[in-house]
Amino acid sequence: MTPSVLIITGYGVNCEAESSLAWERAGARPVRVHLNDLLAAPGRIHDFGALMFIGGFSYGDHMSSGHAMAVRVGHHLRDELRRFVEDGHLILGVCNGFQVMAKMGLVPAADGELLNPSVTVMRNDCGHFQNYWVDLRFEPDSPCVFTRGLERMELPIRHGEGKVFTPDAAVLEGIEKAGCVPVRYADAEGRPAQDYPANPNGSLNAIAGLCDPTGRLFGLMPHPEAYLFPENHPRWDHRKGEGRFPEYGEGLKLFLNAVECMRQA
Ligand SMILES: NC(=O)CC[C@H](N)C(=O)O
Repeated sequence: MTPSVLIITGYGVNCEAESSLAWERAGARPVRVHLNDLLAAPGRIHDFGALMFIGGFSYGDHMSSGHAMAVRVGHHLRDELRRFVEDGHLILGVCNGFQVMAKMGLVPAADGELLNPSVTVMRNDCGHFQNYWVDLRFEPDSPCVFTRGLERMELPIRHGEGKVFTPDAAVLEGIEKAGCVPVRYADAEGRPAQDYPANPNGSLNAIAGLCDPTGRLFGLMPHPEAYLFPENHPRWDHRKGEGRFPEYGEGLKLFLNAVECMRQA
């Protein structure tokens, strides 16, 4: 059966078209549902194998990006979300979606406690919006199902508040120990990058995304749904000349991994 994916829309998020296309190209059936319609019938969430919080500017980034949506979803969908997670389903958050997930405490949830945020995503160190492609490295030991088998990738970032932060060194250590950091900003040699511009926001430990310890809940700042076709890459023509023209945009790999995991469930 074709796995189905719930994509929450409305209130200023804006990546529903490319996010739907990503799931479709990976073999899933995406269904877009406005947040109001979902909150009117929260049980609908259980019709799906995965849920995605997409990128954009929910509630105009009021009181910090993702905060208002996290409060609204966390308040109204708390029990349904917990059941959805306990049933072993997948949740993906991209950019604003990652901010929502982190502020709800869905990731990293390394203490096993959902909806109790241990880290936040805050304003870029440079103080303003950034929009360019970054190098990423993936951690092979992370349980993240979305990043299985991945090593390096370039993806675009476009955000003003992407710095993953906690004031508590022990929390950061716990997150690392639990394998909740599947992806980091990297320098040209593939080493974790702490400095701008390789690290666009000053994120601690070069964290570009976080998962929970099961690996089924995952959020990241870069946009895999914006690299579905080779021509999305800013130097695609150059790469073609070098014989490095991929069959499809590399961001699709994260969605393919997720669909494979849903098929096996
Ligand atoms: N592209 C996005 O999802 C942006 C997220 C958020 N509005 C920010 O600027 O940080």
